[in-house]
Amino acid sequence: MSPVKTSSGVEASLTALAVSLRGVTKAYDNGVMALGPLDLAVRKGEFISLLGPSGCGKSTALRIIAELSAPSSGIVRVARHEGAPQPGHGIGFVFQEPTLMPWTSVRENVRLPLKLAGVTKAEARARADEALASVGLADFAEAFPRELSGGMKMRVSLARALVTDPEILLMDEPFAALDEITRFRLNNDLLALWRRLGKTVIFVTHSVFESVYLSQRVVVMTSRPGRIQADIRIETVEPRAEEFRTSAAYSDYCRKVSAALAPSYSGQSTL
Ligand SMILES: Nc1ncnc2c1ncn2[C@@H]1O[C@H](COP(=O)(O)OP(=O)(O)OP(=O)(O)O)[C@@H](O)[C@H]1O
Repeated sequence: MSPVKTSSGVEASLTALAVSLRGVTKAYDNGVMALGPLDLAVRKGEFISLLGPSGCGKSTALRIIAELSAPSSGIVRVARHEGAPQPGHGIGFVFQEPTLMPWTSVRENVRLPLKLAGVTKAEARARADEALASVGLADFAEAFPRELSGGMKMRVSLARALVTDPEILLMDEPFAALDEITRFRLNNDLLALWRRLGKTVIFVTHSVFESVYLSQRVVVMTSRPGRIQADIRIETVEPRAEEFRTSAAYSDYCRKVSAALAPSYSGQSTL
């Protein structure tokens, strides 16, 4: 296949890419120019964070990748399972709110995407339990959402996104509402899951610290309409663990990302 120029200038074969956006823009019906032109290439299995000021179009970009919203112009390519029949198939989405059905059990919440896809009850139940085990909630399948802490609800939401075995996981500020200790724990568990499952993750956050801790690349966006301000590769010893948070390399990367973000906040974007 023909090579694609990634935002960092590296030539990559299309077969190695999970997501490719080229010249993507989005103008909403009310005239708001939310995005772009945005060029972004994400390799299969990569973990990237999108970071940028409020309203710069991060959620819009995720929604376009998930085919929940159409771009106004540009080319969007998303690698999916072979023969994937429906839009959205092959993509798991985790939102800031866990959005669980309060009237039914954790297992039924996680089973929902499989139920909608017509998977038999027995198979769906087994897969829901497997997804719950992968996020450390094997013992809570029968519980109701009201019985869970905020962090546990987010784990259920993550299990529900993983239960269809998507190739790509889109996460829109999933841990923003959680306390710091819970957030750190979920960061570590998410990294462990990513290493084990090999998914492509695109993670939206407002936190410089979180983006550097989690990602292989931090993509900093300009203020609206969002374009790429900087694309910073985070290189460290893998697998990362808590020690990384207190290392000099971590502080250096956080400084670098903060500096890239500064023009967007002061309205002096250079793009
Ligand atoms: N459905 C919509 N109709 C009109 N305008 C919209 C719609 N959705 C988003 N916008 C506007 O588009 C811009 C980008 O919104 P978006 O939610 O993508 O930004 P964001 O970077 O994710 O913001 P935040 O960090 O605050 O969540 C904002 O100005 C927002 O008000």
